[in-house]
Amino acid sequence: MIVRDSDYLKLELTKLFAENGEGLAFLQQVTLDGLWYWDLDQPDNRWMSPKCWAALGYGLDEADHLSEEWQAHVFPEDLELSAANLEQHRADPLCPYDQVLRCKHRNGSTVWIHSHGVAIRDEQGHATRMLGLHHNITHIKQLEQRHKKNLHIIDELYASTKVALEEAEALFTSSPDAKLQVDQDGFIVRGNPEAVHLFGYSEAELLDMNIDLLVPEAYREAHAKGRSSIQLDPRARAMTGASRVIQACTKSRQTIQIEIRLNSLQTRYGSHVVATIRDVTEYNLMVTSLQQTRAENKCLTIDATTDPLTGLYNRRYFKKQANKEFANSWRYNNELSLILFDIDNFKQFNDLYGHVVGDQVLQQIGHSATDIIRNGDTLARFGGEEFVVLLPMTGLHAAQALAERIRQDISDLRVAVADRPLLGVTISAGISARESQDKNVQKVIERADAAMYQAKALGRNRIVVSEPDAQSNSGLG
Ligand SMILES: Nc1nc2c(ncn2[C@@H]2O[C@H](COP(=O)(O)OP(=O)(O)OP(=O)(O)O)[C@@H](O)[C@H]2O)c(=O)[nH]1
Repeated sequence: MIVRDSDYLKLELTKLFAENGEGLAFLQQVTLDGLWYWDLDQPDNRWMSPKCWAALGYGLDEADHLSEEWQAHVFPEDLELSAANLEQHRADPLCPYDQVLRCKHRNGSTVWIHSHGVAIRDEQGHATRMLGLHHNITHIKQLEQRHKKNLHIIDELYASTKVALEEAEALFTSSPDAKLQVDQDGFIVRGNPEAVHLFGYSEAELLDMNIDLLVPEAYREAHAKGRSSIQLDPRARAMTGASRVIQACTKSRQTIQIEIRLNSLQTRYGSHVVATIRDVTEYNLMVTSLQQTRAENKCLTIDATTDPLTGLYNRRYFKKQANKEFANSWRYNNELSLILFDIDNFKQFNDLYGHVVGDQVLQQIGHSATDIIRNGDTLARFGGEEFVVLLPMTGLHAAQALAERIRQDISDLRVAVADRPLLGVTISAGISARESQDKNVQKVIERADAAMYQAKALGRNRIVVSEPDAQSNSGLG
């Protein structure tokens, strides 16, 4: 019989086992985390090497070798699996006993033991003993758990990054504004459909085109310089020229007005800029035309309500205002008075000094009366040389005092005419108030008018009050 080279090793090992336990001691030494030997005929008896107990934090003198004692440290569900695995192995040598058991360490932590065993069988093939090894794989399991956790975190990060990327892409692509991404040399690397629409270049034409080409020639050099300064200071900002609106040119050489917002974007190819561009050409045209319309409307409103000579309200506006105030005084049962005054002998004045001087008198009377009336009163030029003052929440008595002041002030006015002594004029005024039977403001005006003509008849430069029952007059005469 040929003795192979390795056979001597086998013989040596057998000898070691045979001789007073030296082989066993050796085996215990080389097994990493424990060796166990189990009498299957007396299942309570299980010899376990000290390393088996050391893995769970116990010294040899603290632990027995009874199977149930060690098993008490194993998680019940793992113990159940282990028992089933063992039964299979006992019945069929081809099914290995190979089990991972979670055990409770003395300090409360979990210890993972990889238990691997082989049954020793008698001549009939019945398993009588089990010889097995323990391998403490706790650190592997811990790494595995950490790894799983990390994988989970990576999965979550990936998912949220994916969502963020998709959102950013959607924002870029479907933005209602034109968007162009430009590299550090000013070359367009990305453009959205709005940019294609705005500038008239196809996406392919835009890509690799220098952004300076979208700027009118006159500003191109300045734009290129501006780009470099943005690269040096990549803050988000609005891009401005002399004004907020700047000019750009399209493929068809049309100049458009745009507003631009710049955002810097760090990419793996370097620092890029994303320009968000809004075409404000039409908007600006609309704003300009709106401003013009507003200004025109303002002029029209002034024309419609104002007397051009004196700058006072005109008769039309006065009537509107008088109707409103009459309705208010009726509804809230407030007093409402009215003063109507007319320049005395103005025809004569005009004939003597001319219409130009007459016009000056009309203007000065307007200024003078404006200075006297209060906020809320309405002074208007009612006709040629006739003026009217509407006084809401004012009774006849207060209206009379106010009219007296106006009369006095106007009689003190002096108009300078070349080569002539200073000229003065007087007025006659009629005053009335709303009465309970009045259906509209016209009645109040009519009574004031009648009172004013009475003042004229009584000699002018005076005030006549239309009293509800009787009429009285005051002033000089
Ligand atoms: N300068 C000037 N005169 C005007 C204006 N509007 C009306 N008048 C003049 O005012 C005069 C009014 O004359 P009359 O109605 O006869 O009244 P009067 O001469 O003031 O006499 P009494 O009212 O009775 O005191 C006319 O000569 C008008 O031409 C105006 O805008 N400017």
